[in-house]
Amino acid sequence: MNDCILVINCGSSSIKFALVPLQADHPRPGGLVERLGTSEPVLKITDENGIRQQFDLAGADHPAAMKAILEHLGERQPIAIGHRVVHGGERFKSATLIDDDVIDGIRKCTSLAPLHNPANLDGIEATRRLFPELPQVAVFDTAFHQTMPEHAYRYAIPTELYQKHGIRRYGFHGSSHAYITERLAELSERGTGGWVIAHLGNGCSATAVWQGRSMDTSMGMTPLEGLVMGTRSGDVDPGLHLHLANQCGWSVQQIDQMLNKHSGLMGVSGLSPDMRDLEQAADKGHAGARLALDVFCYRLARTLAALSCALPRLDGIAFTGGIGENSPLVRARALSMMNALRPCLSAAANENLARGSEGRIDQARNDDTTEVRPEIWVIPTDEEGHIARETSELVQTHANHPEART
Ligand SMILES: Nc1ncnc2c1ncn2[C@@H]1O[C@H](COP(=O)(O)OP(=O)(O)O)[C@@H](O)[C@H]1O
Ligand SMILES: CC(=O)OP(=O)(O)O
Ligand SMILES: [Mg+2]
Repeated sequence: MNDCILVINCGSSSIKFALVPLQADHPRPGGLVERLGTSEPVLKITDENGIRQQFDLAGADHPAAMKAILEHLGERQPIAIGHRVVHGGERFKSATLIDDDVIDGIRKCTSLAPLHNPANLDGIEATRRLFPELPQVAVFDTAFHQTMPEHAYRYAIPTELYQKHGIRRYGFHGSSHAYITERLAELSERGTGGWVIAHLGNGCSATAVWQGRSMDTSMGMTPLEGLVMGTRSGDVDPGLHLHLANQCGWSVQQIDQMLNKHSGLMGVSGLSPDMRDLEQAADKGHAGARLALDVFCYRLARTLAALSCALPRLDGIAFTGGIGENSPLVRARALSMMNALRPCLSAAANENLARGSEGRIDQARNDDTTEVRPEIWVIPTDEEGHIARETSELVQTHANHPEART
């Protein structure tokens, strides 16, 4: 039997999971539980032979769902569990072996990520109860961005707020940005140079990476800052909050719900948070869908160009996440607005790249000029693989040096 790591990405209403083998060429069973918290959660699973199945988990809570996941994974038992934890605040700068004190630390970061950290903790508590004997590791979304210089992570607000309350920019999607950075170093002759990476999923963020280190990123203290997302607004004028509260009588909760749940692609289109729906509707002339696409692509282009300021040299741009990997339209529209950086997209390579596959989509040679243009890559992300590797390395280090916990 091959050793594997169980990777858990526990959200408030879903649990994504994968049983990642330590040998890269072995199959990776996994799946998700959806609609947790309703009366009809379902478990969707792909086993190691690629066979898909679906199970009703009527009435299941997080622990019951975790138990069902493991029962359906078959014979292979994990040697350790790696958890995605969204916010590690200033305390957690790298993957950390979980104990009571670490759980307490993650709980203290809840005020900085009220939507994400409590769900991550539910997942940790459930697997600790079910597998008290297995080592468990927290892999933080924020860890990769701990290398940002202070001028990038500080807000221009009174210093006291940073010192007393930890109010600063942290950045997220670290496992994805770290994986893409490693992959670019393997794929491109330009190596670890200067890259801007766009992770475009339901949550969207872009990061500037220099020699393998995050130099700046579009998300901030919470995963609400920056790009337009499925249901999140991204950047708005901070004065908006005051206006809604004072002039329109909105409560803090209403403002929070509006910015996190009813904005972004959903809010502008009035139709859907899902890019596939919007592309189809825009094609048929739906005005809201067209505008949502315009706003999304323009803000993406503006952010990618701005992030290049964090780099001594721009070697290239990489797209990942469900939208970045699968939407030639979004890639082409955003790149067409970035004239100052002179990206040179190959329309054919962009259109013809098979959905979900890895490839370079710029015109590799620019015959008319000696100018070096940025490379453009599409790379499917592998957050689970990254979390499994971090988990396995830490567990190994801890076995050899029991005092090592990070
Ligand atoms: N073929 C496609 N064309 C355009 N958008 C797509 C396509 N496939 C998936 N997407 C979009 O990817 C987004 C989901 O990204 P994903 O990375 O799976 O999300 P999550 O952040 O939940 O992991 C959705 O907006 C979805 O519409
Ligand atoms: C941090 C974040 O936005 O995560 P997700 O994309 O999973 O919502
Ligand atoms: Mg995803």
